[in-house]
Amino acid sequence: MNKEQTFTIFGGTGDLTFRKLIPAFYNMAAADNEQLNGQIVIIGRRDYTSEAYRKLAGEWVEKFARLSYREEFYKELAERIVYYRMDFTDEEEYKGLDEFYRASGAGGHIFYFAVAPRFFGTIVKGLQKVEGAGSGKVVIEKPFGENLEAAEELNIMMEAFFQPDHIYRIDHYLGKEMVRNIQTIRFANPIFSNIWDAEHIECVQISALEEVGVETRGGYYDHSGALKDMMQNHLFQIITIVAMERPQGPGVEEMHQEQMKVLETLAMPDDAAGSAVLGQYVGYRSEQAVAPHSATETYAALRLFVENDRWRGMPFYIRTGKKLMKREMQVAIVFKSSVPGVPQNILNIKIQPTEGVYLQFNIKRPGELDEIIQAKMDFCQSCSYINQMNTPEAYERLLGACIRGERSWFSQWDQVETSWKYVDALRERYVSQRLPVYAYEPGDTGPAEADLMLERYGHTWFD
Ligand SMILES: NC(=O)C1=CN([C@@H]2O[C@H](COP(=O)(O)OP(=O)(O)OC[C@H]3O[C@@H](n4cnc5c(N)ncnc54)[C@H](OP(=O)(O)O)[C@@H]3O)[C@@H](O)[C@H]2O)C=CC1
Ligand SMILES: O=C1O[C@H](COP(=O)(O)O)[C@@H](O)[C@H](O)[C@H]1O
Repeated sequence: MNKEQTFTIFGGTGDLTFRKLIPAFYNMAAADNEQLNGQIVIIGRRDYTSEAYRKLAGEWVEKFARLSYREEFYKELAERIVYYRMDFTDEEEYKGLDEFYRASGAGGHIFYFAVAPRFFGTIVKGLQKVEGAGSGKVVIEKPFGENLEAAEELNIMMEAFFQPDHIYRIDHYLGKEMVRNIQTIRFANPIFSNIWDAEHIECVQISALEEVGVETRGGYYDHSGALKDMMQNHLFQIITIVAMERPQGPGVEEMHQEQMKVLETLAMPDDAAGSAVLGQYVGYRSEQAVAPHSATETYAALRLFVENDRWRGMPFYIRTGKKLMKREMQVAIVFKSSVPGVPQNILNIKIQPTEGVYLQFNIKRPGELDEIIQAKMDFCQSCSYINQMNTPEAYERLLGACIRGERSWFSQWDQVETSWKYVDALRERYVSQRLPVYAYEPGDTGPAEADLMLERYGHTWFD
């Protein structure tokens, strides 16, 4: 075991750790990826022994890992996992953590904050009692802070303790294969790049739909809601990648500059009623750790405009929600009809669960009738076993990048700050205009008002 690397997860008994992080560690071990080879310290307040935790973690690997479970690979990973019980809100307990690290010869720290954002600052404060912590790296989950003010405070605090280039603000959507593919599909194909603007496109629709509800995560989610949990980070990253100008160079810094320009030109609607719909699924208030009168939204749909020469006047529709009819994430580019009445061409970039590209266009019906029908070309990238084997999951990719010290596909502070400004202001308008959080039935497409928001402008959600 590499004594120069100690990976510590705060929130080691949470949903993120068991559904994504531990399976990613396993995939890295099974793919013979040597980068993560030190001790893994799991911090939780539940009463587990390391042995009991390893057994549990093995079950999560069997259930959620991309690569199939093999005892010999898991054993190699499990031997490096140690469970450390503590309440991370109690500052006194960090002395014990410090002693534990000293006794186990821990070094080369990477801390992972897999906890609700209200705890980020508390943990940074506690870590000041741990020798060598400040020279380590830290991976911090989204949302970075709970609002603009909290995010600014947190950023100052973090940059005072950790070296700024050791802070990795993770947004796992930036590690998804098809999110990375958006640029290639757009810029490497003149058939798309030449008509990628408001003159040729009717609307862009970005959907991140989930079938699951909040499950065991009510304690985190009820303080968050869809706007903070998904929009401010994942969906704003995607909208900026779709809308940005071609970066001036191949580096991610150049791409980041272009993304920032989009964020800065996102227009704030005067009338929140015509531009935002928030919803809550029926039954949410009875979920574990959710307030009985909670007004937290589990669904959000927005109609946004990018105020620049390329996009002026063309709506971007984005939506996300829990307990919907299916799990599906996609970016649909709906082109304008060439002639009124002729169906639109649609390019659909499928991000998950299937990864691929779908293109809908018009052809003549075979035979003597001069009638137009639609041809649907559907390329499934993830249907190939080789592609599946060669495509790392988002967390595998980003954890590897952090260990190698590559910060490029992580969120930058100015992006986080600008997104918060927008989301905070939008929520304020929604609340001050006394707009309701509409109820929707589990398994439905979301509140009917979200459909009406598009219908008013002659559009429908692309499914
Ligand atoms: N779940 C997901 O799919 C994703 C989550 N994220 C982000 O990850 C973060 C965590 O989310 P998630 O895992 O879903 O949340 P959970 O509520 O499932 O997990 C929170 C974790 O924090 C622990 N915890 C809370 N208070 C304390 C305490 N005082 N001392 C010790 N441990 C404590 C909980 O321990 P206990 O088990 O004892 O309650 C639990 O392990 C959030 O910022 C979220 O945005 C990001 C991407 C995906
Ligand atoms: O960040 C989050 O993402 C998950 C969805 O992730 P995916 O990779 O399965 O699309 C979401 O369930 C969670 O609420 C949110 O915190």
